[in-house]
Amino acid sequence: MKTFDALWDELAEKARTRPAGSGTVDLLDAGVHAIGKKVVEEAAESWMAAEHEGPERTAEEISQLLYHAQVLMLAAGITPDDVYTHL
Ligand SMILES: N=c1c2ncn([C@@H]3O[C@H](COP(=O)(O)OP(=O)(O)OP(=O)(O)O)[C@@H](O)[C@H]3O)c2ncn1[C@@H]1O[C@H](COP(=O)(O)O)[C@@H](O)[C@H]1O
Repeated sequence: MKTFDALWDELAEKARTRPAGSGTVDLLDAGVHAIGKKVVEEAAESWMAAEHEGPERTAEEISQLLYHAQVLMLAAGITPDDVYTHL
């Protein structure tokens, strides 16, 4: 099972090495504005799933929200430690 930190390591490596076929690389190339829109979209889908679709769909949507939040962190040049400082 993948954790938040393991996903972060994987995405940071993708950003560094830019392998062909990576959706993360494509999203980073699309820029902060496009990534931000995906964060908002996944947040809304998480809300709708929690309200109407049950725990399994909610977990799936929240996983997509966390993924896009991490891509936004990479695009913004911040690390998990920068975020943890504020928790
Ligand atoms: N965890 C994720 C992940 N969660 C969500 N997504 C992306 O977010 C999309 C979900 O968006 P939507 O709900 O809008 O569904 P969709 O309609 O299929 O997507 P769009 O039409 O909006 O593009 C998925 O299709 C993926 O493109 C993810 N893409 C990648 N990962 C993981 O990130 C890692 C690196 O992936 P690559 O960079 O693609 O190699 C791998 O471990 C992947 O499993």
